[in-house]
Amino acid sequence: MSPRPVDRRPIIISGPSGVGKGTLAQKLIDKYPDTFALTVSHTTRSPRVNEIDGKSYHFVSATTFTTLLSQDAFVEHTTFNSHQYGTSKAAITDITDKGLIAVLDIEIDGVQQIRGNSSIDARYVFIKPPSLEALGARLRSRGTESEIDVLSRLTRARDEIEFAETQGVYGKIIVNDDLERAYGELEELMFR
Ligand SMILES: Nc1ncnc2c1ncn2[C@@H]1O[C@H](COP(=O)(O)OP(=O)(O)OP(=O)(O)O)[C@@H](O)[C@H]1O
Repeated sequence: MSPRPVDRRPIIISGPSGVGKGTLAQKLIDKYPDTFALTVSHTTRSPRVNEIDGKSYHFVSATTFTTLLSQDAFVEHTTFNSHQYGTSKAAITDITDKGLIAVLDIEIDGVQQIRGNSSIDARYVFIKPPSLEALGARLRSRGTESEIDVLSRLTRARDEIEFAETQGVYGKIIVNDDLERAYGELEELMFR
């Protein structure tokens, strides 16, 4: 049986694009599927190869996204590289209703929106790259972004790291240098 974390609040994992937050969150869920589950976000971007609708994301049209927004369905939403992304309230309650702990993998402006929404009490973890150079290499090796996208993500990453280190939002900052080491730090935090 999996250990049961005492702290049942949703976990918000954020950090620059390509830093490895998705990889870390997935490792936690793969190891403890009866304890944690990842919220499924909505997006207007097209699926990448191997992404499954309803599992990787809810892939929706811009019109559907706008309708959901007007219904106040999201706890956070953002536009990035011309595509919209959002986490619905239902995505969190779907998980907590099953007695699991919700894990949110989101960008920094989403974090700011959730912080402004006092109805959600969550734990905040920031995943930091060992350097911007390493982040660039990771993004390029993932092969899912154009060079222009990579450069725009790196510019944004610099601001995000500064925000994380100065605004006191995050209970924990984990440097994702070595994946296993960083994962160990995340796991220790979850079961502390
Ligand atoms: N510690 C690490 N060392 C080297 N490569 C890593 C490490 N952690 C993750 N990676 C690799 O970096 C790439 C980006 O990781 P991932 O997709 O998890 O990032 P992300 O932060 O979730 O990005 P996005 O927000 O754009 O989805 C992947 O190819 C992943 O395998």
